[in-house]
Amino acid sequence: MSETILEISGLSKRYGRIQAVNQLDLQVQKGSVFGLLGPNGSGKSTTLGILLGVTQKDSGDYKWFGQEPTAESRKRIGAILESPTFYPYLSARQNLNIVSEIKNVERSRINEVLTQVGLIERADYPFKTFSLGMKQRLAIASALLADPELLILDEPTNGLDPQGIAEIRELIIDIAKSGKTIILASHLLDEVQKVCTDFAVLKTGNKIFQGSVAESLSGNDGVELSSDNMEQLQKLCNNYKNSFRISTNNLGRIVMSFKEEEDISQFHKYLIDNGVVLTHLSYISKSLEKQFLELLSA
Ligand SMILES: Nc1ncnc2c1ncn2[C@@H]1O[C@H](COP(=O)(O)OP(=O)(O)OP(=O)(O)O)[C@@H](O)[C@H]1O
Repeated sequence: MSETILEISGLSKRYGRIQAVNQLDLQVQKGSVFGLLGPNGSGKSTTLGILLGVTQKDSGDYKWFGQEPTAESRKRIGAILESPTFYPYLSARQNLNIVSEIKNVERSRINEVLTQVGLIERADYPFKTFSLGMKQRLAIASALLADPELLILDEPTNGLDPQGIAEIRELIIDIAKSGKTIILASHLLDEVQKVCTDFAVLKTGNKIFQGSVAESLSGNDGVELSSDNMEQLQKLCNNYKNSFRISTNNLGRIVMSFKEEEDISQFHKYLIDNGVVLTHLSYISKSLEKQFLELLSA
């Protein structure tokens, strides 16, 4: 059974005339990579600030690990809300030494986290010589020092170049695989799609959607097919009455969409009746982007 690690109910925050967060309900399950997705100003940072006790809520409640938030429960959370400040002339290791003292963490963790974020080779270089991506990885290393159960990241790839973005996303996936829950705020749909298992969409402080990335992607726009007899499969696809667009992808598989909603079992039966057995069938889903845009314009 999944365990709820964060439960938010009716959380609200107003700044003067701006309702930054409005009656927010949200649940995050242990082991998920949860994306808080929304355009600028939708209330993501305010929500995270409240959850970490740095911003005062107006009303509503939230529970970490099934309990009212306490200093103890916050120790189980590692977070990067803004670009953290490190000493520019000190090395990565020296900077983490300082953090480990503040957090009362064994020094032996420093090598572990530097290895985990791929900075062990650069451990003794001054922070100021690091690229933005490396600085962000060091920030993540610092958040991981106390071995938290949960990691909170606000726009972790902001300002990075494509390679830096890819590295951080890989690192996030890696950290999730090691068993940690991750909550990630992002305005990038692509990021949520690539990294997250679950997500919620915020719009002007309101939650307008919450669901699993996989399920939200199963819009069934078409199919990807292969068979031991690709020539015959191609022919059958061309002749199928409901076929719309047919192409071959870079894996050599046939990608086909339908004119009208298709009962896949009927299509499958048609192939078998005509002597073609599929070795691969997968659905190509309606992109999350389309759904996200639909949700935002609703
Ligand atoms: N300290 C503050 N004082 C006044 N208004 C604020 C303050 N912090 C946030 N706001 C407003 O609250 C709303 C939500 O802001 P928030 O930063 O939470 O959104 P966001 O989704 O994180 O956006 P971004 O990605 O741009 O930070 C915005 O309209 C913002 O201008």
